[in-house]
Parts: sequence; C-alpha cells; structure tokens
Amino acid sequence: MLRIQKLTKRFGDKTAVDTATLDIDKPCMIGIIGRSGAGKSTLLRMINRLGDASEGQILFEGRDVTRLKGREKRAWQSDCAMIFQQFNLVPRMDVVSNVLHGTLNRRSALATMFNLYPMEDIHRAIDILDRLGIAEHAAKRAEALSGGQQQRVAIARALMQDPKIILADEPIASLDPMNAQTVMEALRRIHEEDGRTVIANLHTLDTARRYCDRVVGMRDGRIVFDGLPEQLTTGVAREIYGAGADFSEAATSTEIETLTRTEGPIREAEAAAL
Ligand SMILES: Nc1ncnc2c1ncn2[C@@H]1O[C@H](COP(=O)(O)OP(=O)(O)OP(=O)(O)O)[C@@H](O)[C@H]1O
Repeated sequence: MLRIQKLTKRFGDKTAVDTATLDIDKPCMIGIIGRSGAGKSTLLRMINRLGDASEGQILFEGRDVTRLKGREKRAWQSDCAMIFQQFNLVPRMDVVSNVLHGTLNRRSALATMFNLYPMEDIHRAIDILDRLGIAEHAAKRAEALSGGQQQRVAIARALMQDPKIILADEPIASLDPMNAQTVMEALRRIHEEDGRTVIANLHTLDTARRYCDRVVGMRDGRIVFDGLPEQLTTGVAREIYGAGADFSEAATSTEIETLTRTEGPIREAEAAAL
C-alpha cells in the first residue's frame, strides 16, 4: 500500500531524515516516536509532500508520489490528510466552515472566495462532527472550543477529504490528558471503523503503546525501531531516545494512564529501571 524507500531529507549539512524505509501493506495505526529533532515531522511532511525529499521514494499503491506535480500532487495531499499540534483552524470562523475547508482542493476559486458550499457537503460536515461528538458546536467560532474539541474539528476537516491516510503531527502535544485521550480514541476509531491508515508522531511512549498497532522509533533521522507495541521495552525505548541522563519514560508520559490507572505499576517499574 505505502512503501517508503530510503527516504532522505537534508537541510544544508543537516540530514533530518536519513534513508528511512517503511512498508505498510495494510491499513494500520502507526505511532512514530523519538526525541525532539529526530526527524519525525520532516518524515510526515515528506509523505504529504509539504516538503520534498532529497533522495528516496514514496510509493503509494505502486505510484511514486515524490514525483507528482500540480493537480496530481494536490490529489495526493487530499489522500493523505495532515493534522497538526496547533490544529491550524481559522479561529474566528465557525466550526462547520472550518470543516468545509477540507474540500478546498476540489472546489473552484470563486466558490471558495464566496464561501459557497453545496448543501450535500454541509450535511456531510455536520455528520462528521456528529460522529466526533461535537456537532452541537457546529455554529460556534473555532476559537470558542477547547483544545481537544478544536483538534476534533481539525480531524473532521481532514475527514472531509475522505483520505486513505491521516498523518498526525504531535496531535495531542498541546492537550491535557482528558482531551488527549478523546483525540487518540477518535483517531483509533477512524482507523478501525473506516480502515484508514493513521500515522501519528507521538511524544509519549504510553500513547504509542496504547493506541498503535505498530511503533516506529526514530533517532538522528534514522528509523532505529519498527515493531509491535509490546516489543517496545524499556531497553528499546532507551536506545531510541538515547541513554542520556535526561531521559526518563515518565517524562514522555501524557499521563493518560492516570485516567485508567491500569498500567500504573508497570510504568512505575519501568521508570525505576531507567
Ligand atoms: N526547515 C528546516 N530547515 C533547517 N533544518 C530543519 C528544518 N526543519 C527541520 N530541521 C532540522 O531537522 C531535524 C529534524 O527536525 P524535525 O522537526 O523533523 O524533528 P522532530 O522529530 O519532528 O522534532 P520535534 O518533536 O521537536 O518536532 C532537526 O535537527 C531540525 O532542526
């Protein structure tokens, strides 16, 4: 389905992503972890073509998307919708209009300028908001919503594109634990119910373990781990993050676990081992 082959990105002397290779043969939910500067955002941005690769290939269903231009490139960007840590909504615009912005790629400039949306799209936007539990806020300005609600609006906007892949760059990094849980559950449901692939950069191991089928670890631009959540042991985590004295698993926690407590003793033991 999606095959990333020896993908490299250089910024001057700096190699941000170094010959990254990743094969995704069926829809799944992947968490990418690694310390700040490991290359996680750069990798996602290359997949979406927000940034061009220096070398390597991205093949989607056999087609090289690194070479697409113009309309075809925009179509690919619709197929792999991106959501960001800071939501990137238009704060003063109402929620449903923000969601309808997800259709921009396939609308005329004139329709966009005058905010003309087909009724069918408006209904679909409201259905998606309803699915994400925020339809009651459809008429409010985006800025009036909590962070977690705003991120769900951003997910709704992404779903308007009917993407095959959702790329989420630190989707919960700005959220409190309760909102983080709601957003991660929404992404998980979208994967399970719709069969969409979700690739999320996550700064917390516990989130990756809890919600993802597969975890990819990056260090200094390279993929140094690619496996199942249960293979992500403390030793492996230490390698991914570097064995520096500044690393502790507790510091990578969103504390989502405090909401359920089930993993408490395991995590405490892990933290102690570090
Ligand atoms: N536009 C750019 N110009 C120059 N260097 C860049 C640029 N974007 C990223 N880098 C560098 O590439 C490396 C990887 O950055 P990237 O943002 O992909 O890491 P990350 O793992 O996503 O980190 P974080 O978790 O802090 O977002 C870093 O050293 C960063 O400084």
